Amino acid sequence: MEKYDVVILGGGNAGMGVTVATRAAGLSVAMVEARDLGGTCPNRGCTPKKVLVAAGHALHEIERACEHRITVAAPRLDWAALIDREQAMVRDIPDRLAGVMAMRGVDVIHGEAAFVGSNAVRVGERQLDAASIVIATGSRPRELCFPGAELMTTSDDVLSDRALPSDVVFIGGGIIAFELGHVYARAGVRVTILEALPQMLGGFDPDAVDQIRGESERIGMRLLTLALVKRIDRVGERLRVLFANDNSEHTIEADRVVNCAGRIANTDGLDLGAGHVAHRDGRIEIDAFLRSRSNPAVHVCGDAVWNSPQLSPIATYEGRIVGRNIVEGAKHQPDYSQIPSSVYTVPAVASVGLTEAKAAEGGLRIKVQVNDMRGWLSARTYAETVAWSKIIVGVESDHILGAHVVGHAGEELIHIFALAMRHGITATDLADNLYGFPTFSSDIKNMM
Ligand SMILES: Cc1cc2nc3c(=O)[nH]c(=O)nc-3n(C[C@H](O)[C@H](O)[C@H](O)COP(=O)(O)OP(=O)(O)OC[C@H]3O[C@@H](n4cnc5c(N)ncnc54)[C@H](O)[C@@H]3O)c2cc1C
Ligand SMILES: NC(=O)c1ccc[n+]([C@@H]2O[C@H](COP(=O)([O-])OP(=O)(O)OC[C@H]3O[C@@H](n4cnc5c(N)ncnc54)[C@H](O)[C@@H]3O)[C@@H](O)[C@H]2O)c1
Repeated sequence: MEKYDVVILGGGNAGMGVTVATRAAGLSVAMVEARDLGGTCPNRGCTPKKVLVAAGHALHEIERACEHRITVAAPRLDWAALIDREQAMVRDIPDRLAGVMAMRGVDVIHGEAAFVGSNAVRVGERQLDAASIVIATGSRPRELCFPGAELMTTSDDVLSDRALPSDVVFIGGGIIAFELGHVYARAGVRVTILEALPQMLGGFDPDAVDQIRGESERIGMRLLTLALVKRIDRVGERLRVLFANDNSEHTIEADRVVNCAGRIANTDGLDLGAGHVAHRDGRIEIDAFLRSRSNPAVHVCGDAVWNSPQLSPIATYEGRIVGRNIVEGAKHQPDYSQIPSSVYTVPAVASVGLTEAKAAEGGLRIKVQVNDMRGWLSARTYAETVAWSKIIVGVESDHILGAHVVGHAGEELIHIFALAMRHGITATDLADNLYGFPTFSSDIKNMM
């Protein structure tokens, strides 16, 4: 039996976040990682995905070159070489992070951990006892249960498959389907997204979603809502998806069908019962301080938290909060109200704060300004296909309550709005600010 102050299960953003305060306080810390240090974001998520998105940007710019009076030949994309570039970019990340953990004095143990008691886990033959155990085991794709569901692939496969398919169906119209769908569509793949609900990209402002829907259709993507997949069959080398939509049944054939129907907390193999960690179907019951309600020695952070946004900066943020709570006692609670996030389509859909519907629900008097900026000089200069914003301001407070931008470098601009929200900078002050000109940022004063 080995004794530690803290044992962290999972070496992704959340787990790494925990090590900051705990090691600064001199606690002994072990991190158990079943796969690659760094977890999803750098190895199978944000970072490799963005390499493909960057290629999508380049193809988009080439498509728009004629607007700048440039004639270019039809581009030829070497997909296998692009995947090689992407994989090479992330290959050494686990080793680099192993170096960071060693410098920080964290013992990294490779293997799969499961509870064997309230304060104990087993990894292979080893038993680790600790005053605090942190579940930072991330998420995995939600299993779907129609016949043939086992024929689906996942985002992991898209990011590593060197063969470019000709037709792909994404099941679920959320962030991953849109991001990967845009890359594929620009690479010449016929893309269909089948979404079960009436709105794609749930949680984003519906008007912003309409903007990216239009752009997605412009580049040839087929988007269906209220589409209920009934089964998938293998037909030779291809797959046939049977789904109901518009009161009738339809089929579509594709080389790949990708499960993009959301991700769930990865807690199945942890034997939570042995750790006295109460849960419902793997959703761990936690208090406001990210601690297990049934076993206060156990903390949860990152995608393993079933009801907070599954984003890489949130995983780090929650991990850091857990680390501080372990050191200082249960004092710190997460605040999710001002988190900037983007869907990295081309162009991106960027958002912070409340949607218009949520702001209106609160009963506050709000001022909503929607701008189609395509006619603005800045958007015309760059021949933007979409340049749109919706900014929501409280009438009495003059505070920004929500900002939603599609195009116009929204994935960067959104941080200016987030900063204003976080530090109480009013819309008037934001408009009065001096901005370099001509820039997209200088348009902020006209957006509100
Ligand atoms: C395709 C894709 C693209 C994404 N793009 C973005 C993006 O652009 N921006 C963004 O903010 N977020 C993005 N995300 C989400 C982001 O990657 C996650 O929110 C984040 O990585 C979660 O971090 P985590 O530490 O909670 O989990 P993870 O990074 O998944 O880490 C959990 C770790 O726990 C390990 N583990 C699991 N079970 C055990 C066990 N029993 N014992 C030991 N170790 C175990 C796993 O091997 C894994 O390494 C993306 C996700 C995906 C899938
Ligand atoms: N840019 C980013 O920040 C980024 C990028 C990728 C992933 N992520 C994170 O990863 C998480 C998972 O992404 P995701 O795209 O898988 O999930 P998601 O939650 O964004 O979308 C899942 C979609 O699938 C639909 N769905 C569920 N079951 C279905 C079914 N049987 N048939 C058809 N549709 C179905 C849901 O209604 C939903 O619209 C997200 O919550 C996100 O936070 C973030």
